[in-house]
Amino acid sequence: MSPSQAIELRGLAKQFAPGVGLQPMTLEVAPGEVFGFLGPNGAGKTTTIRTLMGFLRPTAGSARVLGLDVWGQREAAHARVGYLPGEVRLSPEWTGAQLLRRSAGLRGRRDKAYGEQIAGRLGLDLHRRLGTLSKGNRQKIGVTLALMHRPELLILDEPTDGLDPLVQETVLELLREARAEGRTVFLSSHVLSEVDRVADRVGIIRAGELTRVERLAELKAALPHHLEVTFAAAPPAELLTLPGLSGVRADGLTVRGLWQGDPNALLRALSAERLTALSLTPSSLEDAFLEEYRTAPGASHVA
Ligand SMILES: Nc1ncnc2c1ncn2[C@@H]1O[C@H](COP(=O)(O)OP(=O)(O)OP(=O)(O)O)[C@@H](O)[C@H]1O
Repeated sequence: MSPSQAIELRGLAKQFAPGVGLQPMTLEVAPGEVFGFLGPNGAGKTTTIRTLMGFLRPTAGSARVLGLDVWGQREAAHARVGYLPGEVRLSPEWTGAQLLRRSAGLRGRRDKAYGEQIAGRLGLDLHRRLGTLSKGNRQKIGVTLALMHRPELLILDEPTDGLDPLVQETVLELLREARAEGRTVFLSSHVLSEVDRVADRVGIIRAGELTRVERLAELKAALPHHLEVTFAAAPPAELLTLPGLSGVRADGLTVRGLWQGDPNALLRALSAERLTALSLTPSSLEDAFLEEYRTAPGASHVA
């Protein structure tokens, strides 16, 4: 029987010490979905992922991947998941080619040719000894190993960490391809702009607590706009109290603020005025998330 959810967390908690670890977390990720898991340093992304992989035993609740209990059916789950750990550890004497060959042999289903193709796209030299590789090149090996057997579910802890922008884009492209093939991706990141390029939904974790889960499209639709309007004469005082407008600052004839809501209401309010300039620009997702982090309980962790 195929599971209805690729990932299912039910009150999953992991407590290391009082106040340290994960608060009970409930979340479902549907098959074929790309889910971005965002949070500042120390928020609990790696702990969630390690618990999801059955490396850490939950202190409460349960986690299932592809219908399998991650603690009780760990081996069966691992056979079907492509995993990239936060820190890729490799045998220094081996070459990338040897590692790919061994992984392909071990897993049986692993597709060595696809692994070589991924390595080629990432610009990875498979003939070098792993011990001589830079952090970025070790990361490329990790990404290749996670993807090469075309798993139904990818669980990736900061897949673009340490990679240059061009290679980052290639990794995101590989993830988009995985989604196009109907596979599920759960990836953690600090950087919303990269998650924005690949994810359908995002979850935000702050100080061990999953505080928000939302579709990116909805998040974007709700973003405020930066308003900048310059009047021909003194700005009208009513503008300061206009519903939907916040953070209003006047600088001579120019007024700036944040607009949230129907732009027609704003235009109606301005229609009686003589303007010399007007701009209404969406604030970026990155701005919105930085704001979210700043107001977070674990805000002091933000670099
Ligand atoms: N084995 C452990 N024992 C005790 N505390 C731990 C352990 N592992 C993690 N923690 C604590 O749990 C919290 C979450 O850490 P975690 O590594 O999951 O965060 P993260 O979001 O992945 O951070 P980063 O972005 O820096 O990788 C931190 O306060 C960390 O110190």
